[in-house]
Amino acid sequence: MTTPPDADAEILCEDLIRVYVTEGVEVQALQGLDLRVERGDLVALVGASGSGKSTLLTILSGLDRPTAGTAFVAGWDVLRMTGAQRRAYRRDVVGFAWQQTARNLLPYLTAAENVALPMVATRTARLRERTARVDELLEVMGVTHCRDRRPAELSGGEQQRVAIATAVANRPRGRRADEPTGELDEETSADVLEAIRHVNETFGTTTLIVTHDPLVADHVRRTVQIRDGRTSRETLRRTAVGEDGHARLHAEEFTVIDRAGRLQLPTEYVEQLGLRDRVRLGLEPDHVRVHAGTTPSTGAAEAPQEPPATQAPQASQEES
Ligand SMILES: Nc1ncnc2c1ncn2[C@@H]1O[C@H](COP(=O)(O)OP(=O)(O)OP(=O)(O)O)[C@@H](O)[C@H]1O
Repeated sequence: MTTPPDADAEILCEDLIRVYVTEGVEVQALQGLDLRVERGDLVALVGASGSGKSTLLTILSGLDRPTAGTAFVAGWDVLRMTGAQRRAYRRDVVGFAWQQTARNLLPYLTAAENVALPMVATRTARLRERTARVDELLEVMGVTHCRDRRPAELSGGEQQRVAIATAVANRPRGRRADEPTGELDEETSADVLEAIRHVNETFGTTTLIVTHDPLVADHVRRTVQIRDGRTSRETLRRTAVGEDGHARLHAEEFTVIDRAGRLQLPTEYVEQLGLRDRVRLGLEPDHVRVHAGTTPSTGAAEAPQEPPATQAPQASQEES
């Protein structure tokens, strides 16, 4: 372990770069990505196909190394771990649920045996302790009735719940789930997401979910959008009780600005205002104006272009 630059953050990535080279062709999967996640957070990573979500998850899971940048998770320097440290990191810090549920569960073991397996493999608990932990996890995940069934005898949602129980059996500090609802119908997806949230709240497990599923937004407090290998926008949600006594979900949207001052404008703003090539910026006391306009400025005599303008970086909306 090395001391991270910010010991409070559970996950801290700065300027993370991952370049793949296949047959002489370079693909920049991560292009200077910054991300900070607090301990116990539940965060969804969303973004178009190919934007770099899985690459980031694989790096944070200790399965791949970035080309450059820094990444600290739970105090571990992910770029500088030895083989033995990497194994300890994966056991203690990372829990993983694959998209193909069958991959997380061994088909010839019962649900209880699958959940016990990580503890048996790492010899982290005695038999009595193991049995108690298995019972606790199956109950927390609402699949006690599946205890003695094999994966083929479980529904997709039950398989995912048992897989989640297996992933957290060794009490890892974190969980990374790649498309946990990818193969499920809407109702079962909602159930699985609630189960993930329940584990996050019950055990304080810092959880990252990579997803295409728009439903996920209803179940997490924070959604981070990845665009072209960088974090671009975030939505934060909180529940607040209004004057009428009713609880409402408030969602606030932010554009991410990195340490170098770079920010990505939302595609819809760019398209609506026809922004391209270069834009004009105007510094106001409490905001920055962004104007369309490609003509170079000729000096003070030039009349400022009036809106359309984009005020960066914050917009607020209310969901009920
Ligand atoms: N092992 C690899 N070798 C070469 N290129 C890769 C490799 N893995 C990913 N890439 C490329 O890196 C980019 C980012 O891929 P990644 O899988 O991280 O995206 P993603 O956002 O998870 O996409 P999806 O939502 O489709 O899973 C893509 O252009 C992809 O083709």
